[in-house]
Amino acid sequence: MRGILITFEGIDGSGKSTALAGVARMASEGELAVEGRRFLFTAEPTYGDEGRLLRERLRGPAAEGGGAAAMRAGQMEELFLFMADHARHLAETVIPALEGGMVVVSDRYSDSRAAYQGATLREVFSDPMERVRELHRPWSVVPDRTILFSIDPALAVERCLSRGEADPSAPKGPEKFEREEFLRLVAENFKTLARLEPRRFVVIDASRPIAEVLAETVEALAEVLAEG
Ligand SMILES: Nc1ncnc2c1ncn2[C@@H]1O[C@H](COP(=O)(O)OP(=O)(O)O)[C@@H](O)[C@H]1O
Ligand SMILES: Cc1cn([C@H]2C[C@H](O)[C@@H](COP(=O)(O)OP(=O)(O)O)O2)c(=O)[nH]c1=O
Repeated sequence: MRGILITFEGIDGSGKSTALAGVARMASEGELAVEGRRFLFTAEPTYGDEGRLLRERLRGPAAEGGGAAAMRAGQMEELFLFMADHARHLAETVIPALEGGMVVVSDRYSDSRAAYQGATLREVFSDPMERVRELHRPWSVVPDRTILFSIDPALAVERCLSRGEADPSAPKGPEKFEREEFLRLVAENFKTLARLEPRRFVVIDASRPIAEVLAETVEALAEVLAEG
């Protein structure tokens, strides 16, 4: 039995992690049972070496200052760190699970690279999203379905800022990419990706209440599981 790969994508604060936690809870309670299938919930950046390095780097706002050339070099470094994290994620986690017939659900995956680094590298390449997609093509595993949590960036940033209030142990202040004008570029990139592959993407209106977003997520999952 071949495995099934489902990815959750969207800008920071769109509610992906909340929906994934809801789905994981339902799966653990047997409410998402599919004949003979086990679930694996995972995420990028991972909690491996590269992922930890990335999380450290992304904590806090974008650094100001430095010349344009140094900034471009830093953005390329970030792209390759995310790529390395993805390669390890595939080799150590995603591919073995798929080979074992599991349903793998990942909170972010290759489309995050296309959308985010497609935005950070807009002054390095003429078609940065395509360059990033091209880098994945020969070796990465394409998801069976990608659920895109679509939301207005202003509301997403508001949610990011209120995260800390709900969880006192959460880091204070916005992370590097949690700025409305940057997230607008990323949201546009996600929209373009969904338009390019309409059969792979399911777009969910993530501005609605958590229960509604979760119900629609489960519906999209049930559909792909029934096909698989
Ligand atoms: N549908 C929703 N309505 C209102 N608040 C939400 C919703 N989904 C998530 N949140 C809240 O918004 C914040 C960001 O959600 P999170 O799931 O961490 O987003 P992401 O993983 O996409 O960055 C959290 O504090 C979460 O509780
Ligand atoms: C996986 C990935 C994440 N990112 C960014 C998106 C987030 O701003 C940040 C950390 O991801 P994540 O921890 O998923 O953030 P959030 O829960 O707020 O959505 O890394 C990239 O820029 N490129 C990538 O390839």
